[in-house]
Amino acid sequence: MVTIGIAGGTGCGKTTVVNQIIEELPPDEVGILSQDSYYKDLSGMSYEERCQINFDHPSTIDFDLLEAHLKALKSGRPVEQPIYSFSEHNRTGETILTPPRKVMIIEGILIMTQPEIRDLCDIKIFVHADSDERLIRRLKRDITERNRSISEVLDRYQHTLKPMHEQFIEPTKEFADIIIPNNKYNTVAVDIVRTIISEKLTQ
Ligand SMILES: Nc1ncnc2c1ncn2[C@@H]1O[C@H](COP(=O)(O)OP(=O)(O)O)[C@@H](O)[C@H]1O
Ligand SMILES: O=c1ccn([C@@H]2O[C@H](COP(=O)(O)O)[C@@H](O)[C@H]2O)c(=O)[nH]1
Repeated sequence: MVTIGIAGGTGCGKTTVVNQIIEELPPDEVGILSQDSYYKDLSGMSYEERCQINFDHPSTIDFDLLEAHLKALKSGRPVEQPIYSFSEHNRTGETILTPPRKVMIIEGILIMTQPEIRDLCDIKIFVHADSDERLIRRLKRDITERNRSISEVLDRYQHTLKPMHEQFIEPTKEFADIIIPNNKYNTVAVDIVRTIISEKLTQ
């Protein structure tokens, strides 16, 4: 199994890059663990209380479960990956069966902050896009796909997202083997990553 960690700030294009990487791989050879699936269960709180949570702080993620799942997959065992609802700011209570695959991708804003997760990744990638570009993308996406208002997104950006990005996410660039510049679609970088994966699979 080849494990690939993909980090980078919100809206940098992680999900897009993941989709581009897996496009040409046979579906039964690739699996994805999304950090978002591992936000802690907040069922004990009201929706209003959940809205106040700083979701860009590492303490909101159940990294122990993510690590356990990654280790299980590496040793050939399937896992039940939780399903998360961004609209509800909570786990849905449902899971998706995630079997081990030749290529496992772990993606999320904060995954490289954890030495245990970094150590489990064979290739570490950081996707970079400038903060203004990320904010524009985040605004568009959260309004159309995540049921947010403009003021909600801007408020979160100013008060938690930007400071957390600077404190926790940006510094993890130094752990990356590859940094993909993604202000524009970067097909060359994606092709290089695909080549590296193919080489690793034949080793
Ligand atoms: N290189 C790019 N240029 C323009 N828009 C992009 C680019 N990469 C991603 N996007 C768009 O930006 C938004 C956020 O991208 P996404 O891949 O979801 O980011 P992330 O997973 O890092 O939060 C999506 O609407 C996506 O289509
Ligand atoms: O309930 C939640 C949980 C997280 N968020 C925001 O999501 C992003 C991370 O997802 P990306 O796909 O990488 O953008 C993070 O910045 C959180 O602020 C949320 O809005 N609600």
